[in-house]
Amino acid sequence: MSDILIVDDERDIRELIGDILEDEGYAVRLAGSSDECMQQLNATPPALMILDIWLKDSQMDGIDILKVVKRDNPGIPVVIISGHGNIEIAVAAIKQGAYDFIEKPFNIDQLLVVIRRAMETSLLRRENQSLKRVDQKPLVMLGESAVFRALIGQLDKVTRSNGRVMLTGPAGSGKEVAARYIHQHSNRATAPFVTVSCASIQPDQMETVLFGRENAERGVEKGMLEQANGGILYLDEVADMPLGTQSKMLRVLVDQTFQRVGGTDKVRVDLRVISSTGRDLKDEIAQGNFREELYHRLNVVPVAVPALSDRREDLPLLVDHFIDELHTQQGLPKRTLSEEAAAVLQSHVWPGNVRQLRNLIERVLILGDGDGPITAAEVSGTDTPSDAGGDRVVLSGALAALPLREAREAFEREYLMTQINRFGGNISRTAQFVGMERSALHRKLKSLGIGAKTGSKSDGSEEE
Ligand SMILES: Nc1ncnc2c1ncn2[C@@H]1O[C@H](COP(=O)(O)OP(=O)(O)OP(=O)(O)O)[C@@H](O)[C@H]1O
Repeated sequence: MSDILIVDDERDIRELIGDILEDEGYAVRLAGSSDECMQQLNATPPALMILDIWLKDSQMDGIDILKVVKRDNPGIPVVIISGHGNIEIAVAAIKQGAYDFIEKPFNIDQLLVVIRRAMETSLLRRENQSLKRVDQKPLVMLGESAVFRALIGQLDKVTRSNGRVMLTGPAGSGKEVAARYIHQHSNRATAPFVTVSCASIQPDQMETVLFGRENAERGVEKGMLEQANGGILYLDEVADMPLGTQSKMLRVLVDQTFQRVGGTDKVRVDLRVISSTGRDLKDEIAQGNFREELYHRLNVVPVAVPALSDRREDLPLLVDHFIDELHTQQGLPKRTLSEEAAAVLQSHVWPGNVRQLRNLIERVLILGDGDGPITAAEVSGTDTPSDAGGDRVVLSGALAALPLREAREAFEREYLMTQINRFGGNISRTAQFVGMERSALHRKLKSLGIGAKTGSKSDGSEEE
């Protein structure tokens, strides 16, 4: 949607305007009647329309077309061409929402000025629309586990400051959700939140995307920094930013100014920057892939977002939320999660974290039959649950290489750590589930060197 549709029944005129605009670097399409115009509009809406008021041998005149455009595509600026002396009609067109009008015979410079302004307006509207889309995404950040509450506590502390936050954590763990939480609770909540996915932007496009560009033909195109002005710029996977762009970003952080690509003027912005990484940036610095000074500027307040396997307790809550969301968004069945299925999910490894969990629930709801509770077999980590072989345990290479006694200890340690984690460190509930007396479980944990409160490995000396 970046071209101009020229609608005029006089072939000479539409071709003349088309040639002038093409020489100026615009892409154009031509229509000689209202039918042709409507076809073009339905195929792809243009960025701008130049529309003659009188269309001979057409079903609709310019004003009729204008009304349709304003109803269906209100963001497209329409410049009206009117015959000399038709000033009242031109004014009527402006009242119907036309952007501006030019009189025939027109002056080329005047035409170009109007087009340039209208194109800028169109670009601005589209940017605002895309920002609104981003901002309208409702924020849901769920969790009740101790590690999750600790995360919220940390986020609450940083929301009110203007400090730069670096979110670390594995893919899909909720780093962007955490960044949005900061935005929503900060004094910038009504200003934009703009995400730059550094990993998905072509390296040679990165500077244009961030800083925008300007040239004589197209005028100014604002980049993401300007779109985020007054609000928050979220640099997702910042380690993927090319080294050259890193130097320029560093300058932005130092004095909040930059130049658009092709521009000479300094543009000033007021931004709070939040960045995220799933990689170890110290390693990236050691390998020469990341600028140390930029790291220190971005990493003023480091916040670690925990992996899903570190907050297994939150799993049923997250599953309920995803079922509700998928029911509302896609009409998928509103099922519940059986206790057995919850236990299976809580013992999974989850390398893809919360995102992987959501995908799995979506798949189960699509493929499953019936509206009953989700069963353990449906979430057992295989696409063909009936082939799972019942209770067969798959032996990992590491376990298979150990003598029985050590393998049993390694299994017991892993099993009990997972269960303690599932029950949020609650020993009574863990003991009940695993079928042991509370005191026996304590002795077992001690002998295996597991810290009872956290379910973490210890040197065996820790007492509850
Ligand atoms: N605490 C949470 N409550 C509800 N949904 C969550 C939570 N954390 C993550 N999600 C959901 O999980 C998915 C992944 O989250 P998000 O994009 O924030 O992860 P990320 O760490 O930024 O991932 P990546 O590093 O791959 O960009 C999203 O659908 C998000 O809504």
